[in-house]
Parts: sequence; C-alpha cells; structure tokens
Amino acid sequence: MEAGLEQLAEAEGTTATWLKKHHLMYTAATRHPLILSIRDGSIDLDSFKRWLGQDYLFVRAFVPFVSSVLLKACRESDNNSDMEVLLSGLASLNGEIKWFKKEASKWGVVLSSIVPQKVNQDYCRFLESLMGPDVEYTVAITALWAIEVIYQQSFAHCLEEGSRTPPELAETCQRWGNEGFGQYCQSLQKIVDRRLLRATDEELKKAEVALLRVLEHEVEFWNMSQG
Ligand SMILES: Cc1ncc(CNC=O)c(N)n1
Repeated sequence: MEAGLEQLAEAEGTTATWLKKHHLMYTAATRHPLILSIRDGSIDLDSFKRWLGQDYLFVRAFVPFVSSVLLKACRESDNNSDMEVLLSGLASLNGEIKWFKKEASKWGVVLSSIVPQKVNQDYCRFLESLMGPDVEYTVAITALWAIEVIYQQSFAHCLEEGSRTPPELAETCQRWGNEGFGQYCQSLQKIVDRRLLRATDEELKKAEVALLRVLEHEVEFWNMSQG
C-alpha cells in the first residue's frame, strides 16, 4: 500500500506528492472561506472590492517577477519550450491589468488611491526575494506554478456545477478558472516536475519551501481581503 502510493506519486511527479503531503495548507489556500462565499453567493461585496484593489497592486508586482523567471529560463533552461510557456503567461498579464482597470471602474474602486496592505507588501517582498540571480530557475518556477495554480483551483471551484456564484463575479472567476489558464498551469507544472527530477537535494528542499511560503502568503491574502 505504502510503496504503491509512492510509486503512483512518482509517476505523477514531485509536485503531486507535495500537494498530497501539504494538502491541509493547499485546501486552506484553494477553498478559503472567501472563495466559498463567492461560490455560494454570500460574498460580502466590500471584501470583493478590497480584494480587487489589493490584487491589482499584487499583479503589478507580479509582472517583474514573471519576467525574472522568463529571464532565468532563457539562461538556464534545458528545454526551448519553457520560454514560450512563460512568454504566454507574461503576455496575458497585459490583458489582465487592463481587465483590473475596467473591473475597478465597474465597482467604483479607485485604483490610484489604493494603499498596499502589509500582507500584500510582505507577499510582494517575497516575490522580490525570488528575483535575484542567486535564486535557481527551478526554485523560482516552482513558486510561479504555485501562485498560478492556487488561483486557478480557487476560481474554477466557483464555476463548477452547483455553484451559485453571483453573475457579476462570473467574469472574475472565468479569468482564472477558464480552461486555457488551467492548461497554462499544467504546462508550468510539467516544467517544474521535469526540473525537479534533475534537481539537487538542496534545490528540492528550497523549491518545497517556496511552495509552502506561497501557500501561506495566499491564505494571508484571502484573509486580508476578507477583512
Ligand atoms: C494573490 C494572487 N495570487 C495569484 C494570482 C494569479 N496570478 C496572476 O494574476 C493573483 N492575481 N493574485
């Protein structure tokens, strides 16, 4: 039984093993009360607006982070297609920033006067800590995958059958819950698993720690938005 499970995990990749090992934290991040309240329609719209404003600032800080991972891929990757996956992710952030501006005006959220909260600053500082040339590509792309997959899993949950997501929030859920974004996350996960197969023990440890830090920051980010 034990060996069977381990073999399965190995066939699935290291990321799947880690998500099983840390499933409580993973569930805390992807099934947070704020997400569940979107899904059941009981969401407090002030929480949503707070999330919207703070997430806009986060995404602006996320652009240089994704660029730094792209730069590492160009320099360190053993596979040509990594660059294309990362470039598509970077390109989609252009539309995302435009979407935030449109969505903010729809809700009467004035983006120019949003002040980053401490939780958001801490998360952005964490991103910055992964941007230096001393951080391995494998570690940085593990964090990127984790950041993306948490949003994908969270918002896809709000689109599942039986969910009662308010129609005015459907577009938000679509943005990260759509199938194309799901495929992007899977592409990232495949890259991470491929890199982890060739990683040193030290890199493996650092990558797993990066995943855990992302999970913690994401839970804090939802908590902050909920107020
Ligand atoms: C806090 C947080 N985590 C992940 C994402 C998703 N990535 C890019 O949009 C996001 N927007 N915000």
